Amino acid sequence: RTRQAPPAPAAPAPAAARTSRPVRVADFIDHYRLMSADSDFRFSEEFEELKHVGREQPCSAADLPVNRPKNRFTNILPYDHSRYKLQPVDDEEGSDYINANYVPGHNSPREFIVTQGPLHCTRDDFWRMCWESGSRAIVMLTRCVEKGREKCDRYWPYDTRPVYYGDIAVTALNESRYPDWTVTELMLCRGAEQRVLKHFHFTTWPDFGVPDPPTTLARFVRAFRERCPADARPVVVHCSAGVGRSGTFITLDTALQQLAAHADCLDVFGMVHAMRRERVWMVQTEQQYICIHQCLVAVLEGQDLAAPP
Ligand SMILES: CCc1ccc(NS(=O)(=O)O)cc1
Repeated sequence: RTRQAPPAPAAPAPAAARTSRPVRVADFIDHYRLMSADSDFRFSEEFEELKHVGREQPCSAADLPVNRPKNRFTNILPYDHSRYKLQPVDDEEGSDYINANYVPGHNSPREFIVTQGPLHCTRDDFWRMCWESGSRAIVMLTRCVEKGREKCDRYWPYDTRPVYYGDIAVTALNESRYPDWTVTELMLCRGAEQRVLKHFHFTTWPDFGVPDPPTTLARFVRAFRERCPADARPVVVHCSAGVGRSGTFITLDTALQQLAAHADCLDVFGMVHAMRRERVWMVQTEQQYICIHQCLVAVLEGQDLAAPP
């Protein structure tokens, strides 16, 4: 019988865009050195691959005329499929809308609700979101005013007198100030129900930039997790637009929990890719992307990153 020639190898599939780039923990420090060589050349290439992720998805609710004034930035809009929906008020059009999306973390696909810095006209909606979601923590990563520009409304009380935001009374119970952040315990009251919610405010992170030194972010994440262990309730995270600094914080929080769980690999690219499917521009700048890696290298090198007492 004549032998048949082996089948020709299948043509290689077109290079589908990658969704993950895992790195072995044992190789991570060397990986960082390679990526940062030649003025971060490989970091630039990798970060560029994330540019269009998620951008084809609709934002129709955000575009409704009734909702447009609720957006701090016209180009930072929540995707419909992952947006947080407030409980609608009667037949009021747009009453379920807030510029916020569910974003995955280490512990669940909806671990975080990421939102813009509240506007004066949306701060009552912000508190309604915190209440209705059952959140027990807010992470704020911007100052209210930076370089003379408003980045976020002052949406919580200045002192211990209760302030009403819609039908929710917010009272500051106590405050702990540190060089780079402030932690405030807030009491929320709605009708006969009371809840305590912790407010973690990082106060030294410049917009579009990174903390100085970058490892300050790892200390903050550690301090946050010491006082807010993961549970089933979502954490509200915001900065000014709710994309750059918020995405950077969540990525590092997720990666540090993976390290603590003795993961063999870290996939920073895959984490940012997954987040950008849920909310636009999560981790906005290349320096923020590199900052995440720098914090992970510092942890792997065993640097003392203990949070202040
Ligand atoms: C152009 C809109 C915009 C403003 C600010 C930011 N930075 S932030 O998401 O870290 O607050 C990101 C985007």
